[in-house]
Amino acid sequence: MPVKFRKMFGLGNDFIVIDARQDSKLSAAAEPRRATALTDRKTGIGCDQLIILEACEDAMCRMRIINADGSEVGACGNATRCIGGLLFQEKPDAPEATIRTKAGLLRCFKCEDPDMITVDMGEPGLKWEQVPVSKEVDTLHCKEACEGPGLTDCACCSMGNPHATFFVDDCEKVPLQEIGHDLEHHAFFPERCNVSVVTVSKDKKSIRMRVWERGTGITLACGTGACATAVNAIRRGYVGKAENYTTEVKMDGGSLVITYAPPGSGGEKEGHVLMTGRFDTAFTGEIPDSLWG
Ligand SMILES: N[C@@H](CCC[C@H](N)C(=O)O)C(=O)O
Repeated sequence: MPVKFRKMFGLGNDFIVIDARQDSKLSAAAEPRRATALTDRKTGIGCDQLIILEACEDAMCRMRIINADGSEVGACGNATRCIGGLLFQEKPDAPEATIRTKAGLLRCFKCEDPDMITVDMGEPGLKWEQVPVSKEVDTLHCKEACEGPGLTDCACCSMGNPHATFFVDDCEKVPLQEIGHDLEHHAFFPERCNVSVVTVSKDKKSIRMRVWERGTGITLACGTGACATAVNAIRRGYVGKAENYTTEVKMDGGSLVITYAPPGSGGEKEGHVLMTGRFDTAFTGEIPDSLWG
């Protein structure tokens, strides 16, 4: 029987989704050689991340996330909205859709617009060992720890995966394609890192972000990257109470609205990161035998 897949998109960040909930043999898609054959845009089907859904006892499904280079990781914000949308299609009356990832249990909620989902992404990891970075630092100002041309003083946090955010005057001018690989593999990040270059708008209502994803490279959008960017902007006071601790993160593939009411701020869902945005299913298909192997 040919293996079926879905192609899904979260703001242009694209995923091959394989549903192994009824047939655990399909989890074999995660084997690095098979995963990279599938993700390869020249010789395979092509995607930023391969997503495998598995049966799970304490959530509606388990979601495994595999980068284009075959590395399995803990979190993917854009795929979480896609899978949340899929679970609501299956159970339209469910009050929430729950997804277990390596990083924890995520809760998804419907929005008025049926193409949008809000995800409670949980609490960010702000301690240096949670990111992780290789030395004991204040993750809000990692001065001199990791630098690139015109880039210094990144802020780091974990959204279930490691992120570094560089605040710059004009992120369009950063040669991300040339420097992304070296920043991802910098010795400061023992588990490598997702790297965003960002510019906060003058009215503080939005942030322009470009991203280099660990294990994939430049993508059109990164959900956890947008969350990390908002968290770091709010921690630095670039966005605050006057903005309801909410900002629109504008990426090449579209925008996400992120809210992070920091602990002690008294906001609803204090300490949690809420991400709201679109998801899309593009098409379904069958994996050719040559790629399954
Ligand atoms: N596209 C994602 C993040 C996918 C994982 C990331 N590349 C990593 O290695 O941590 C998102 O939308 O969050």
